[in-house]
Amino acid sequence: MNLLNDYGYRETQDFAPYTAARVTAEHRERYELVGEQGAFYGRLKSAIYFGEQGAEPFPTVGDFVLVEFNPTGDSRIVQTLPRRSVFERPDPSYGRARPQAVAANFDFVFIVQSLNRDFNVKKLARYLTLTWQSGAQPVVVLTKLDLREPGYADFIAAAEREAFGAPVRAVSSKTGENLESLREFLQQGKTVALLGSSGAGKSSLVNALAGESVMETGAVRESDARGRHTTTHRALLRLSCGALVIDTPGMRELGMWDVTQGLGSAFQDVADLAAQCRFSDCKHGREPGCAVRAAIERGELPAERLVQYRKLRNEARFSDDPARYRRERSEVAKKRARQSRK
Ligand SMILES: Nc1nc2c(ncn2[C@@H]2O[C@H](COP(=O)(O)OP(=O)(O)OP(=O)(O)O)[C@@H](O)[C@H]2O)c(=O)[nH]1
Ligand SMILES: [Zn+2]
Repeated sequence: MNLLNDYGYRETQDFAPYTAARVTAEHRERYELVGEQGAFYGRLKSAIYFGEQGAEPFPTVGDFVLVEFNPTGDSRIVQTLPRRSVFERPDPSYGRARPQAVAANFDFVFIVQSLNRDFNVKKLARYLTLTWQSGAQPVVVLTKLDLREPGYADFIAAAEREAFGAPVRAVSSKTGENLESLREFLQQGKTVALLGSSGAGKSSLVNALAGESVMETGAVRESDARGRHTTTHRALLRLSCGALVIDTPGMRELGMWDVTQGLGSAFQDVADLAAQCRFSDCKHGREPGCAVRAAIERGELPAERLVQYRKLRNEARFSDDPARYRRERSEVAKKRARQSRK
């Protein structure tokens, strides 16, 4: 096992003459990388990343890349290896028209929310959808358990309903209470990405999980444009237990963009059935020939699945076109009002 395997690398292919490495942090034009040689810096090879084809996705934190290794200066990144999971957001520098990856190759996503007034079940549903869409497995981590704020038990129950079978863990980073319940996800060479609003307790959680022994691979210093040295926050950390943690500012800005896609994979069972409904725009209500309702009646699909599917689909519709969503909602409300008057 070399250092790169410790950093979650699982490929067995020989990429010689190139060297494989993992991106641990991203700066303006430079990437911090870890390979079997240790920690080093890399820059994109322009001919490949900015050339005519321009198809190579820009690396992000967590990516495995191939480099032309340079022992005396910055190495050249020549390829972004295929990702097993990814979080993307609209790229601000391309008029939001194309996606920009903000984290890649994580196995679990800790969806972090605090057990106080900031707890928000809608946001949780959003993060769950994003995670299902990313290709990784969600774990809901409810922080600040030690505060025992009014309603905290209801928040836990609500999270469990929303999580739909995904693990839910209530913990305290302050007292360490129940932190051991997260150990099953913190495995050697497995990567955990943190998702959650500001103040939810992500940094505190990482510090509590890391204890004193966050593993460093080298000094993290960078010269900025004015030649100043700034100590940068490494976005991919290795804990003493051997697990890797991704915590980046980009993850904090993840919105609801392109959330629709996630529905297919998380609700493949419902989607497959819906494809067999007589009407392509079947709402799975009282329409004749509805395959979804039929499956529920036969006991082959839990009715809860349909409820959850609808909920997420509504969320997704909202993100696609908030104005249309509100128009439709008000149409529904008007119709209901007319009916109840009758
Ligand atoms: N009592 C208590 N306070 C906590 C716990 N976890 C975090 N906090 C506090 O909550 C505040 C926010 O925690 P952070 O870890 O900075 O939250 P964050 O999600 O990293 O926030 P950003 O860095 O803004 O994204 C801090 O004042 C922490 O001390 C906890 O388990 N119990
Ligand atoms: Zn139907």
